[in-house]
Amino acid sequence: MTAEIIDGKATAAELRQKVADVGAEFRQKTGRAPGLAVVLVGEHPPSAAYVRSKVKATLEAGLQSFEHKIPAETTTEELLALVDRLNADPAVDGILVQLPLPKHVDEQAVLTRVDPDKDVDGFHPVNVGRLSIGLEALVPCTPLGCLKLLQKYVGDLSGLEAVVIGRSNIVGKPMAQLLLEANCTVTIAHSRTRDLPEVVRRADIVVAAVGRPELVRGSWIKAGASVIDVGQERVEQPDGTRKLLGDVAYAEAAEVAGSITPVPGGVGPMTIACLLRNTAVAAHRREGLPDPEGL
Ligand SMILES: NC(=O)C1=CN([C@@H]2O[C@H](COP(=O)(O)OP(=O)(O)OC[C@H]3O[C@@H](n4cnc5c(N)ncnc54)[C@H](OP(=O)(O)O)[C@@H]3O)[C@@H](O)[C@H]2O)C=CC1
Ligand SMILES: Nc1nc(=O)c2c([nH]1)NC[C@@H]1CN(c3ccc(C(=O)N[C@@H](CCC(=O)O)C(=O)O)cc3)C=[N+]21
Repeated sequence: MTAEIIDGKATAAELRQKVADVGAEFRQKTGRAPGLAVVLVGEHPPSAAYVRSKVKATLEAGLQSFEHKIPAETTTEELLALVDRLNADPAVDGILVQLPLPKHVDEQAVLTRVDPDKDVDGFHPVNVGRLSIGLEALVPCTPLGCLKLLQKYVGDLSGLEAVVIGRSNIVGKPMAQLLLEANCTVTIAHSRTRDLPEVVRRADIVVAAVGRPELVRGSWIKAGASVIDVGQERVEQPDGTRKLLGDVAYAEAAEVAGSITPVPGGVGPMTIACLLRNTAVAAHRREGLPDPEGL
């Protein structure tokens, strides 16, 4: 079997267009566009690149972008004061503090300071709790993007066996919550899991969010399974160039899977589109408008 390629780039472009339409309507109703503030602390080059693509996508969708680049030496207190100002700014609907933060900064204190109604990353304990008990929440962008791809390419997920590899707060755990909410039978695997290949072999849906290039081999994949590859690692090739690799050995897995996301062009673009989606949703809720349809 040769897997169907799950086109994250095209799906993300459709979602960004919908956000642009919804944003334009919002602007007619309220006199302003939904606003997203992105905070980048220090010069970490991959983070700077992600922030550039987020700002570009925000502006292309007709949303307002507020960019705060602050020095690596910034203290936790200074960062909390910036978050307080953004919380109080009526033009800001969404706040994203780019991770990782420098080691001297208390990351949990910063994420917990963001107003949960502006928490478009879905990292605040209130949103984490709301997601876990099935209340309306702002849901982390990467797992939400993965769910949207699965719903588009697989359809109804009820009763399917899902294996999530990785248990981080930003990807693995919320992914498992969303799959459970979609009525999958969910297994969360991690670095202490015994016999990971055998666990993965029973999955109809595999979500790999590990950060170990090509850890998941083709021989682990059940025939016809859907494979979502969250991994993004730059790995030096024998010829000295650097290649972006996922957590799945793509060529092998594509021979057995029913559908699979490429890297790049799979989950990554959906993360950014869902960030814009969450900003538009947060803006509507803050203005007391009903949630926009079709997002
Ligand atoms: N496409 C996108 O939009 C995004 C991509 N990413 C990418 O996704 C990947 C994961 O990111 P993130 O969740 O932040 O990573 P973390 O490092 O926070 O978590 C990695 C998880 O993988 C588990 N793990 C590590 N090694 C193994 C192994 N050999 N077998 C099984 N499980 C293992 C760890 O287990 P344990 O808990 O036991 O240590 C941990 O739970 C990275 O490549 C990152 O760049 C991240 C965010 C967004
Ligand atoms: N507060 C916070 N929220 C995040 O959502 C967040 C974060 N911090 N820190 C870092 C991770 C990582 N992340 C990605 C976003 C887009 C791509 C993406 O667009 N990737 C492209 C490739 C990009 C390239 O070529 O380098 C693709 O897969 O096609 C990847 C990774 C969001 N993260």
